[in-house]
Amino acid sequence: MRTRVKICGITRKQDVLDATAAGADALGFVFYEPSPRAVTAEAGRELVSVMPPFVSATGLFVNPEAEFVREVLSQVPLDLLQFHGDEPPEFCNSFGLRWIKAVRVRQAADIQDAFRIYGSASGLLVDAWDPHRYGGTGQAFNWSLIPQIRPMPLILAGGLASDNVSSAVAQVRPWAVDVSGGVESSKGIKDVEKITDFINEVHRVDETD
Ligand SMILES: O=C(O)c1ccccc1NCC(=O)[C@H](O)[C@H](O)COP(=O)(O)O
Repeated sequence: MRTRVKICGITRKQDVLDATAAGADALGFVFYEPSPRAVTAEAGRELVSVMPPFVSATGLFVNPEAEFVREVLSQVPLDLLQFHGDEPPEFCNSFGLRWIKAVRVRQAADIQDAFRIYGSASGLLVDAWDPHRYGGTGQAFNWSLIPQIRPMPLILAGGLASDNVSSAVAQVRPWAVDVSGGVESSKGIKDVEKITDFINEVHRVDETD
């Protein structure tokens, strides 16, 4: 199976073009003001407007007001929502779009609980736990906490980069990997070489199957 790649925290049109040319399957746009990678709805619309077809535009939110999500959706043609906070499943379901839930992992039970609670999600994104940040930490977690049996597609995130993504894919066999800091030169500024190396590494492991 081919492992999908999502490049997250895109803030520049050039990075949209570079990431999609390198083979990214999805791009993530952070609609969360405190993030150093935050974009406004206006900027998000501009960025999505240069995306080619068949690449998924994903909008990230952290404990948003429903009105804020609706406002973003009225301006930005997103394909998928990604919730990083404590949003209940009813809230995530209320926008008429497919969505994935991010969970910050401290112990195996965090993942099992999320599978149970968020059964209507299209996928579960597992990320590193950090007491102060909801995502984009650049930290990896203990991948052996991830169960082999999964009731929905699992997306692996947290501290991935071209030098560890092949071991991550070989060990975890996720549906997709998600990266932000590992393909940047500074926060919110992606590096085309790092993106290309990252995606090539993922495909290299896929081909050794
Ligand atoms: O990127 C952020 O600043 C961010 C802030 C708040 C919630 C989520 C955020 N990013 C989410 C992502 O999907 C990241 O790609 C994921 O957490 C992995 O980040 P990294 O460890 O830097 O690869």
